[in-house]
Amino acid sequence: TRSTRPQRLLGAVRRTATRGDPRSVVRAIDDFCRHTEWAMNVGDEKGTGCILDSVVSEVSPATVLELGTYCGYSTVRIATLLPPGAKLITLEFNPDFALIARQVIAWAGLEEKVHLVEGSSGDLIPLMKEKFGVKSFDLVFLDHWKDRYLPDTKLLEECGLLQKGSVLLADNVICPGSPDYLEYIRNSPKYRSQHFKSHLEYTKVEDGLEKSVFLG
Ligand SMILES: Oc1cc(-c2ccc(F)cc2)cc2cncnc12
Ligand SMILES: [Mg+2]
Repeated sequence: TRSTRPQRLLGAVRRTATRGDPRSVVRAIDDFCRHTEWAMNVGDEKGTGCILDSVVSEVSPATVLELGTYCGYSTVRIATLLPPGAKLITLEFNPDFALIARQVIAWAGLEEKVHLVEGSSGDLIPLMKEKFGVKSFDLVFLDHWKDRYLPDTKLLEECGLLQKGSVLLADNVICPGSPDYLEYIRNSPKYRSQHFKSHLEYTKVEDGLEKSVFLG
């Protein structure tokens, strides 16, 4: 039977990236998606130049939550920039994506820094403290279903998983878009938000990331 897009993306990583070299894994995925087959990775424009990399470096988080692993592209991007001892927990609902992402993360040699958990964010976020020993997250990267951005943000608040200074970074707030999330986060006195215009990965379509600092 025909392979899936994530399987073809993993094949490109195995063929062209060096084991244990996360930057070569990121480059292999970007090249594959730009020249062979588009895939919904945050990409090199929203990744490198502007925002994801600079926010991670600026926050230098000890604990990161990523919502939506897909093939592990942003997982590898973020984990590469983490200080020693830092942990990244990434949640993926789709078991086929999770299986590919585990192999991409392993190829990059980042298994020690990354804990991939399969399941729905709505079910897993309330378990973060008791099951994963997380006190709070310094950085949350929202990159999953757009209609889960707002409920999951409220859940993080209710579960006491955000502290003063915690940063939420949301992908795709323009395309596909998450209007209810933007409305809430930009008008809530609990957050200070900033929008970074960019483009949908590997295209000229308008998109952007929203960075919001939790004020406690
Ligand atoms: O970065 C993303 C992009 C798109 C997407 C797909 C199709 C299209 F036409 C436009 C945009 C979907 C996503 C779902 N989850 C996480 N990230 C995503
Ligand atoms: Mg995205």
